Amino acid sequence: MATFVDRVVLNVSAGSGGRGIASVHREKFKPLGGPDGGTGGRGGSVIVYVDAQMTTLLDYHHAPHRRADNGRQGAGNWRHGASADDLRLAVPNGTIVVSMDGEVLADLVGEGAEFVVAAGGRGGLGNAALASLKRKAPGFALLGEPGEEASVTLELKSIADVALVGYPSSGKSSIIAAMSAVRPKIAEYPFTTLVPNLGVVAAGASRFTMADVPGLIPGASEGKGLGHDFLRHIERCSVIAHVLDTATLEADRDPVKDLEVISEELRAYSGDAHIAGVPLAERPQVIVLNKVDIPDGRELAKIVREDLDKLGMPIFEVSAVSHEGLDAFGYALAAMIADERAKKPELERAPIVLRPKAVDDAAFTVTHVRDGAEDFYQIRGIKPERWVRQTDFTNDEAVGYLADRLARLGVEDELFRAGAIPGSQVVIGTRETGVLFDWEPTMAAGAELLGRRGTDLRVEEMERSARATRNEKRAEHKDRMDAKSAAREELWTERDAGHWTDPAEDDQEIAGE
Ligand SMILES: Nc1nc2c(ncn2[C@@H]2O[C@H](COP(=O)(O)OP(=O)(O)OP(=O)(O)O)[C@@H](O)[C@H]2O)c(=O)[nH]1
Ligand SMILES: [Mg+2]
Repeated sequence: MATFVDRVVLNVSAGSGGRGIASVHREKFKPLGGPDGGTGGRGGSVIVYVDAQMTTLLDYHHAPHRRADNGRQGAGNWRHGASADDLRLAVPNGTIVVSMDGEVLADLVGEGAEFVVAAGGRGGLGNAALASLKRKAPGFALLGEPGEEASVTLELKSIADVALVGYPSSGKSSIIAAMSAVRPKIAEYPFTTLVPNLGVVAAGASRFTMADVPGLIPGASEGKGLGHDFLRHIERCSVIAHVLDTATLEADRDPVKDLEVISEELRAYSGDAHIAGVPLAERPQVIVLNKVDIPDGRELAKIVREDLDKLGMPIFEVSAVSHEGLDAFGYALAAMIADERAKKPELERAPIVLRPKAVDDAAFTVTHVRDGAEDFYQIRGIKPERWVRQTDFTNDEAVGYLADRLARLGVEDELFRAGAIPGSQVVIGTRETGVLFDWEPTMAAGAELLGRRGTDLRVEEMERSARATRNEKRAEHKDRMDAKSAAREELWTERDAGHWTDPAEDDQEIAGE
């Protein structure tokens, strides 16, 4: 049996950023040019987006691993590395992106909806961008950040106005074929349809979409016969049409029983809490008695109508083969759908889904971890962890720059506050993947503060600055200016390289120094 493919696990890797370059400018008669190493390009992100032409996730079933290109490295003469193109993956309208923990990350409805599954890494700054008053000729550059990796489940919940539901072989695909331009597979064996077929039906001036859902059987709501996979497609439909087979040869079945069984499954299916809406069993429903071109079928249709009429649903006697009754069925559906659309116009608009942005990427935490023989200070935070990834640890200057950045963010202050002393073990990131090092405070003030541990450091700090001589103040001011120019430099370069996000937030970072 063919595999049902509207639920696939997709594994993606975004591209890494290109590394920055440390280079010294060379020109005739100017032996000592300044630093001119360019910044690396951004790695490509992996983005899924709605393409209305797509109807299945089959492509991703066949090739579930996708990778975006890396950014190129910078070069001398202030040349930036090229950024990689994003890898854009087309998915059908109605695709849901679910994390491996089952959290719905995005519900892609409507043309234009897209979601960044894995973000490309930023390019590393070249030494030209790292130069500042204090560091006139940096002999190092930053590494590009690795691209994100992610595994997500893509799940298709078809979006159609009408869902045709019913037992296998009741003629759902035949009806959609007779009423629209789609040509689904039709055969006399059950479970012919494995992926819903989506057709556009014209009834006079109105148009609506109809999905033929794979056949349902008793127990479908508990997952029998791939029931969950099938029921999932009905969740977004506004009208449910029960296709009943009036010519079935199975002894224990007849249209009334079939309807009871399928209705029970709809009631039992709780669906996805995310697609909140009217429970399936309470949506507008119609009954379609199919195969009345067969004399026995027409006769049975007449017999069961009496019972079915009591349910109060509109009933249509049709034949997908002779097309009898299909026009009336189409017009009635068009009218019902017009009513439904009028009730919920807001659902027609396509929301553009973007990756939720981190709340505060300058925030970090310092935790003293003591666990058996282990005793270390752990730093977690978006910025410190990113900076670590950008650092070339074989280059002392680069390591020094990292230390400066951490000090500027306030990481050192927090380490002091948490009780760290020179030589304490510090981990930035997780215990498994982070970097571990022996802490050497960069601040001269650190040693002073350290000698007085146990007293209120803020009071100490105030006293200290009151004591500071004019010279000290001047030196402090110069340091601050240096730091500002470095940060501003960084901001501009990131802007040039096209991977800055929110200027307000970056400005704050500078202002906060
Ligand atoms: N005589 C007659 N045969 C029909 C009619 N509609 C469908 N059939 C036949 O019934 C069989 C099943 O039709 P399908 O359209 O594949 O049924 P289905 O409900 O899509 O079945 P699954 O995809 O397996 O759930 C085929 O052999 C069709 O030719 C009809 O109106 N009259
Ligand atoms: Mg079918």
